[in-house]
Amino acid sequence: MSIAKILVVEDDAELQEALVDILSLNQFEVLAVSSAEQALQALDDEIGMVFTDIRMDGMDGYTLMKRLRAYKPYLPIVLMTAYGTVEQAVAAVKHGAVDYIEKPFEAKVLVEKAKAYFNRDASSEDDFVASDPVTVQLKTMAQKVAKSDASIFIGGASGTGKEVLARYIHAQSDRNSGPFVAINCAAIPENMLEATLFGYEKGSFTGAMKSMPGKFEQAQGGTLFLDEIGEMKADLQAKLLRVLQEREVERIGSTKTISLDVRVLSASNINMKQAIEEGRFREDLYYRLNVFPMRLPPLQERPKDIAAIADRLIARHCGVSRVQPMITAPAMRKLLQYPWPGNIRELDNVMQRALLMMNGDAIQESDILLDDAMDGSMHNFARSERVDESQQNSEPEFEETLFVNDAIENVVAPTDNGNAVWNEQALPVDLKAREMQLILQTLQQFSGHRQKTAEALNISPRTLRYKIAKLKEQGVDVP
Ligand SMILES: Nc1ncnc2c1ncn2[C@@H]1O[C@H](COP(=O)(O)OP(=O)(O)OP(=O)(O)O)[C@@H](O)[C@H]1O
Repeated sequence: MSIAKILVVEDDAELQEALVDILSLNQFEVLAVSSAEQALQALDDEIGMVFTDIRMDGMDGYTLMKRLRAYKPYLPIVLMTAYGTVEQAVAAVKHGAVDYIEKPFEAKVLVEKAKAYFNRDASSEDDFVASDPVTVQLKTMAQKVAKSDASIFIGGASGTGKEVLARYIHAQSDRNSGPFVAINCAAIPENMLEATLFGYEKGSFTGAMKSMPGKFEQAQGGTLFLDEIGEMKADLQAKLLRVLQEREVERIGSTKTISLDVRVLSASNINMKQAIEEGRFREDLYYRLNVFPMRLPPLQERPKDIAAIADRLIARHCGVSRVQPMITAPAMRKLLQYPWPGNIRELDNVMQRALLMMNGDAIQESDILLDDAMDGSMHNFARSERVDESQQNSEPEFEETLFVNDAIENVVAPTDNGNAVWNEQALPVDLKAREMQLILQTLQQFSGHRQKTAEALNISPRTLRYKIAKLKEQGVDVP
C-alpha cells in the first residue's frame, strides 16, 4: 500500500485543524502547512494530492498551483475557494486544478473529493482483476482452492497473468503472512538452477563463497511459485520430485535435511501433455504439481476483461500523483477489436504508450498504438525506402528527427564498460525505436550477418549499413 499523503495548505489554523481531522479520520495520511511557500518546501514524492486555500498571505493558491504544476504536472490539486472567488476557481480548473470546493463545505464533500482524486487503487499488485465470466469463475475457484495446501499448476500463454494469479492465490491463503517467492526456471542458467532452488553450502562448488539458502527455504511458511517449470531439465525434475515427495530439502554440499512447510504453485506456457509424450517432462512430477489445474485463457477469449484490466494498468502507471485519464469509446473499441497476441503484457505496453501520447484528460483512439500497426508502419517505411533507392539517391533519406534521437537514448542504457546495451524495458513509443529494435533483433538472429539481415528485413545492404552506423553513433553495441 502506498504511503502517499495529502498536502493541506490553509492559513486559517482552525480550519486547517478541522481538515486534518476529517481526512485523518477517513484513513488518509495528511501533511498540513500554513502557506504556499511552506507547501513548496514540503513537496516531495510522497505527496499524492493537494487541497489549497486561494487567499493566503504571501503567495496565493493560484500561483502555488502553477508552481506545483511545473514540478508535478499530474498532481491532483483542489482549490478551496471562498464565496466570490468561484469564477476564478472555475478558470483555475481550466488551467490545471482538478476541482474546487466552495467554502464553507461539509466534511463529506471534502472526503468525496479526496476519494475521487487521491484514491488511486494501487491497492494491491496482488489483486487479480477479473470482469469476464471466464475469469470471474476462475477467481472464485482460486479463492476456494487457496485455503487448502494443494499444489496448483497454472497453464496459459505468456502474458496472460499466471504470476498475478499465483500471487492472488497466495494472498487469499492462510499463508499470506508468509513469503511469496517466485522463480522463473527458464531465466536461471541451467547449472545454477539446482543451487538456486535448494541452496548450497560454502565451498560446495567453485564460486560458492558462502552458504546460501535456496528458494525452498526462503519460502518457508509461505508459497513458492515455480514459473516456466516446463523448461526444467530431466535430472533436476527428478530432484524436485524427491523434495516435493519428502517435503524436505538438503542444500548442495550438506547432509543436513531441512523440513519444509511450503506450498508449491507452478506454471508453464508450453503444452505439458505434449512435453510428457515427447519425454521432456516427467509425468509423475507433473501429476504432483498438477493436483489442481487452472488455465488462464488468452486475453482475446475474455474480452470483458480488457476494459477493467486497461483501467487497472492505467491506475498503476499514473500512481497516486497523476489524475487517471478515461478511455474514450472509440479508443476502447480499438482495444476490443485487437487480437492481443502478447496478451496482458502487450495491453500493458499499449497503455503505457497511450499515457505518453495523450494530450488532455482522455485517451483517444489515435493514442492507442498497437504493435501490429507499428510493425506495419515499419514495413511501409522499408518499402518507401526501396523507392528512394531506386531513384539512386547517394544516401537514403531518413527523417532523423530529434524525437528519434531521444527515443534511441531511452532504449539504450550504458553499461559499466561505457558501451550501451538495448534496454527492452525502456522501449518508448515511437516507430523509429521499434524499427531499431527490429534491426538489432534480426542482426542477433543472423549472428551479425549483414546480408542475411538486410534480406530478412527487406531492405538493401546499403540502407542497413546506414542504420547500423546510426545505431553505433548512439553508442549501441551492434552485433
Ligand atoms: N488479471 C490481471 N489484472 C491486472 N494485471 C494483470 C492481470 N493479469 C496480468 N496482469 C499484468 O500483465 C502482465 C503480465 O502478467 P504475468 O507476468 O502474471 O503473466 P504470465 O502469464 O506469468 O507471463 P509469462 O508466462 O511470460 O511469465 C503483468 O504486468 C501483470 O501485472
